[in-house]
Amino acid sequence: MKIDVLTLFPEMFAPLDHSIVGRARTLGQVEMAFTNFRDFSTNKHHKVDDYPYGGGAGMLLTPQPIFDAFDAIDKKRPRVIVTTPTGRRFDQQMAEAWASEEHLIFLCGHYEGFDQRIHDELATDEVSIGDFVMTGGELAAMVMIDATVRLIPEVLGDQASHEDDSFSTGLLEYPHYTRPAEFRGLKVPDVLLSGNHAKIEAWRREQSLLRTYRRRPDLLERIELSKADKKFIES
Ligand SMILES: O[C@H]1NC=Nc2ccccc21
Repeated sequence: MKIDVLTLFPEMFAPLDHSIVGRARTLGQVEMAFTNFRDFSTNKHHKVDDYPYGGGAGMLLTPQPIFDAFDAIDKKRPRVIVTTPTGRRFDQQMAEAWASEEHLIFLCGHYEGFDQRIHDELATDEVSIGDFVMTGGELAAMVMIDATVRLIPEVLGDQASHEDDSFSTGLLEYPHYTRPAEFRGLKVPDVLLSGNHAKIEAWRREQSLLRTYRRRPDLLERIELSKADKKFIES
């Protein structure tokens, strides 16, 4: 997969040089390139923003630098994602869809956002990471890139590590424990030490249901619950 990022702050993406995304880039499982669209401004002061028509606070990113930077990218039928508070909410299903794409281009907004012609002509997707407003789209793009790249089949390797992900089952993930079996008097639930895989699986499903019921009941409305699930929740 190739990921292009158009941004005024390429240096903000340093975190993606590390850990799992960094290793995927080193191994060539994903290729990333960063374009500072200020470099494409034809304005003598390299301006990239201007006052909004119709008045109002703040500045808008002008179309010329972004369109020219976009034109300069060697495109392979890309999905073009504009990060914006006015977008659809990013979720695991989007990450899963994007993970099988050949080419992603992220357009990161700043100031008060983009001139609408950038949205209308260049974007295939307008996506937000939540109902809050940040100073710009770079952190949002990094969040989306991280969640997407980890789903590229060869990146994490152990396929099972996706199957129990929160949200991939539609529920929040169950609690996890590792050695020691007791730490400062805090014990690992006996069922996890029992070696009885059927009981362990049942316990994990119940814990996922319980955690989801308590923290994100909205998610329960979206999935098909078995009779056993419903019985447990109502108990
Ligand atoms: O992804 C969005 N979520 C919240 N705030 C934002 C601010 C600028 C760009 C993008 C976003």
